[in-house]
Amino acid sequence: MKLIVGIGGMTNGGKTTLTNSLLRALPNCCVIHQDDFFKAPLFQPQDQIAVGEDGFKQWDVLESLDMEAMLDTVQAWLSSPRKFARAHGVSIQPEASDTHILLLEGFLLYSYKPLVDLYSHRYFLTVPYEECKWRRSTRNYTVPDPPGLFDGHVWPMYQKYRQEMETNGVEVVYLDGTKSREKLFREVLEDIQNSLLNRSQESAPSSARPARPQGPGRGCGHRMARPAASQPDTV
Ligand SMILES: Nc1ncnc2c1ncn2[C@@H]1O[C@H](COP(=O)(O)OP(=O)(O)O)[C@@H](O)[C@H]1O
Ligand SMILES: O=C(O)c1ccc[n+]([C@@H]2O[C@H](COP(=O)([O-])O)[C@@H](O)[C@H]2O)c1
Ligand SMILES: [Mg+2]
Repeated sequence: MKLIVGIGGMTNGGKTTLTNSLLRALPNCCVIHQDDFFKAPLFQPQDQIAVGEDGFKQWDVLESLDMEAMLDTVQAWLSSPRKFARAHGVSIQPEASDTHILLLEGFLLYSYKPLVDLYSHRYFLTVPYEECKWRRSTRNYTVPDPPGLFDGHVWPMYQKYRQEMETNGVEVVYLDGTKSREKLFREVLEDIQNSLLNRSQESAPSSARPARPQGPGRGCGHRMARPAASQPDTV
């Protein structure tokens, strides 16, 4: 069984933090970070990143990322998750050797069409504007933010891509990034574990399947819904 889990959402929503915790907890789990596909890798000229009408280098647009290369990496995992795991130093757990999980983590995961339908789960972390701006001001990126980047480029691009995602009807599970790290981790871990359990029961012979419990789903899977206007994160 192969599961591709997207940990997406806004910059500084807590994606990398949550992903790192999940990576340690889930069996046979590999990760691909979208940030590794910026077209201006560390120590190379940055001239592939255009300067926009807003006067800023356009880091927060899809074109600044080599999404074809990211897709190729996902395809490599899909064609042989064992080989991929081995190449990335992930050892296969014998008791779960048929389960393979790939975490995709990044701020524009659901805006690149060839990837959108590959996810088994699409999570989307958000925090309010002020919290996002404050967290961002404490970060040290490989290329430091010039003054005014957050309000002039980062936030408007976040709003634009999120709006597009909603207009295109991409279904995501929103996560409140102001919850504690531990709470978010438990919530998502339980959700993924439940779907692993459901899938393994579905693939088992019917005589071996335990009866399904009645009532609404547990974890956060039941909140899978079309993005709604009830998710304000502006001030
Ligand atoms: N649940 C949380 N509560 C408070 N702060 C958090 C939480 N998750 C992450 N952070 C902090 O917020 C900042 C951004 O987290 P990070 O995981 O790097 O976000 P992202 O990858 O979405 O940009 C870091 O300083 C991190 O320690
Ligand atoms: O990683 C880099 O090389 C890099 C260089 C310049 C900018 N970034 C910023 O990285 C942000 C996405 O990463 P994150 O972890 O904040 O979601 C995005 O908002 C970019 O502005 C990242
Ligand atoms: Mg990150």
